[in-house]
Amino acid sequence: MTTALPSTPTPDDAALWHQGRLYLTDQRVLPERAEFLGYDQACDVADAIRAMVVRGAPAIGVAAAYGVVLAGRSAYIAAGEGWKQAIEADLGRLAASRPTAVNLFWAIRRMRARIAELDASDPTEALTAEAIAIHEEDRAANRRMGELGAELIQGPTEVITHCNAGAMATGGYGTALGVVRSAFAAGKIRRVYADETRPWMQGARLTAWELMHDGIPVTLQADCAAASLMAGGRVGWVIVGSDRIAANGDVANKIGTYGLAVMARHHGIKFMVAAPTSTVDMEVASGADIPIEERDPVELLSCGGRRIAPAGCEARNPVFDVTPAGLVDAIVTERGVVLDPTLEKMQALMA
Ligand SMILES: CSC[C@H]1O[C@H](OP(=O)(O)O)[C@H](O)[C@@H]1O
Repeated sequence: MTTALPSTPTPDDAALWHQGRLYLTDQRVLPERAEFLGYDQACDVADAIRAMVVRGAPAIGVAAAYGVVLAGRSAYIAAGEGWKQAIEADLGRLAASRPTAVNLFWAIRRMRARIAELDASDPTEALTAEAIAIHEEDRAANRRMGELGAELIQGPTEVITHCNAGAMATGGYGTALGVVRSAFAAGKIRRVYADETRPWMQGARLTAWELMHDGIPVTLQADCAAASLMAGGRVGWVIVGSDRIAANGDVANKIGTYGLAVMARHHGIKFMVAAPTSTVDMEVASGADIPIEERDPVELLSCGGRRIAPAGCEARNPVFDVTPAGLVDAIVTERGVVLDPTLEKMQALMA
């Protein structure tokens, strides 16, 4: 919760709760414009998640948690002591907003557990406290992951990251970029190479913005430039986030992550996934069972508002892929680090 709404969002401001209203940084217009959009209705928060106003697995979970607060308040206004029935439609809208990031469902499940404890009186205050707790716990988890991930890096080295697993993708500080921030502060990272991350350009528009804001040396590169950089011998780690980690340690993340992992293994470069345990889904046995979001092909057929393919050209636009656990050297969570992840090791982590 914030005492005053900043005039301009900083990287830590993906989602802010201020005076009973949810504010989201509109990540669609960064870095040209840094501006908040305000939300009073859960259905509009669901639309904001689907439209990627807010994106990034933990940030989606935080936004959904605040969306449940708005849903509870609206349900009580509409139905009084019948609010528990009335809230269901909005909970469904939030759950249907995007399919891959398990943090969305984790957050809704945790808010539902809080709802179950409440009586028929106005739930707004209790649900607000729970959503703020989710937000603050995510920030603290990212700080802890930053420390644990930085300890794995000998340094000084250079790293590649993909998409945006930064403060803008979380409750603050970031997961992969949280490790980058902590390792840079410890003098272990000289430079970050950020994949632009076609088609939505999270790397170019968000990761570069975050790292330049923090004074961390960053070089933007085309996604297809990562391989030759790895061959050059200066990169020590690939560090990415995740949207869902299966019970066996398979990792769903932004499209292109799997290829990075294959190339990293070929070049003897370590591959680190930083993600809070709210991203681990022990109910999914392997990556084969993780739903992969396919977004509108138009996102691929245009760039910067211009069409870049012939009219009528067919396209496919899966926005996540799965990296097998065997290609992951370390999964860094706030509870601890899993090296060479296996089902047994993930079970021990989540016990
Ligand atoms: C810290 S998890 C961020 C994760 O989410 C991104 O996907 P999207 O921008 O489509 O929400 C990407 O997979 C990042 O690694």
